[in-house]
Amino acid sequence: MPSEPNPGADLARVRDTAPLIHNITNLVAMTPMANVLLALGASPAMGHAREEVADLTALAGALTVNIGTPSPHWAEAMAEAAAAAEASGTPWVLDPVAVGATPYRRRIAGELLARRPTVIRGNASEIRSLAAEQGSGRGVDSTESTRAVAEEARRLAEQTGSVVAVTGEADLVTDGPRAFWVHGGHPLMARVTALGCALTGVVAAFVATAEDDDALAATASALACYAAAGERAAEHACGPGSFAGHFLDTLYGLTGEGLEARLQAAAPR
Ligand SMILES: Nc1ncnc2c1ncn2[C@@H]1O[C@H](COP(=O)(O)OP(=O)(O)O)[C@@H](O)[C@H]1O
Ligand SMILES: Cc1ncsc1CCOP(=O)(O)O
Ligand SMILES: [Mg+2]
Repeated sequence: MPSEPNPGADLARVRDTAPLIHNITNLVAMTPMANVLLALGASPAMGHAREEVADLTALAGALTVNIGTPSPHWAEAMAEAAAAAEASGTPWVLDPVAVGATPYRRRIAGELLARRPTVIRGNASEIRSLAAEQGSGRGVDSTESTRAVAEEARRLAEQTGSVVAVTGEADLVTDGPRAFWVHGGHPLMARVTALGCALTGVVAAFVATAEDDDALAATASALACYAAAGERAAEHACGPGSFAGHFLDTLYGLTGEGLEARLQAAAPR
């Protein structure tokens, strides 16, 4: 059932519930992502053995699948976990890292899309690649702006039935008909590796505890909290190294005050 995002209340619910988030993530993101989820108040569990992923997903409030450092065994585990999430109705979030870079990543992402992710969270180049089914971007970083791919994001959401979150200098979250812009953040967020991957975990924590199962509103709230934390952390940082520490501290101490001002509804279509 649709509702308006209420980031303060949604953040409080994440902290009260401390949802277990099962992450099949890349080798770079393991520790930063777990640290961000702990600072937020959620409970991360990383696990990618095919033999146990369905069991871990069954324990979790939500699953994340990130294709950042793929290999055949991990791809099998990702497919297995996504199938388990789809079968049980557990929300799951796809992070299509560098999907435009290689045919291998495109194939893995295509198979995962068939398992109907609840949310797809990526940068503008990744969302363009998924929407166009062809390469865009350079490695894991975006070469596009969120505004440039806004229509493609809405189309991808309509095609897949997933909520699509595009991040960058501005963030957009859409289910096709509805969309919200999210303002804030800081360029230093793109100078620390895996903060996008970690955001995917934060989105999963909000979706796991969403009011009325509204994944669009929950994702918008997650992005608003992240943007606020990034912007405030940058006020105390003198570069990427100190920013990373301040970001965790700011997320940990974040209050709900004023977060809704970061959200702006886009015209419906
Ligand atoms: N130039 C920027 N200004 C403000 N926020 C940014 C900027 N670049 C990235 N962010 C923020 O950093 C987080 C990660 O986004 P992004 O860098 O797009 O992901 P990825 O690391 O997957 O490419 C998001 O919260 C996004 O809003
Ligand atoms: C550098 C790198 N290489 C493969 S995955 C990865 C981390 C990407 O993290 P993010 O998408 O959050 O920038
Ligand atoms: Mg990324």
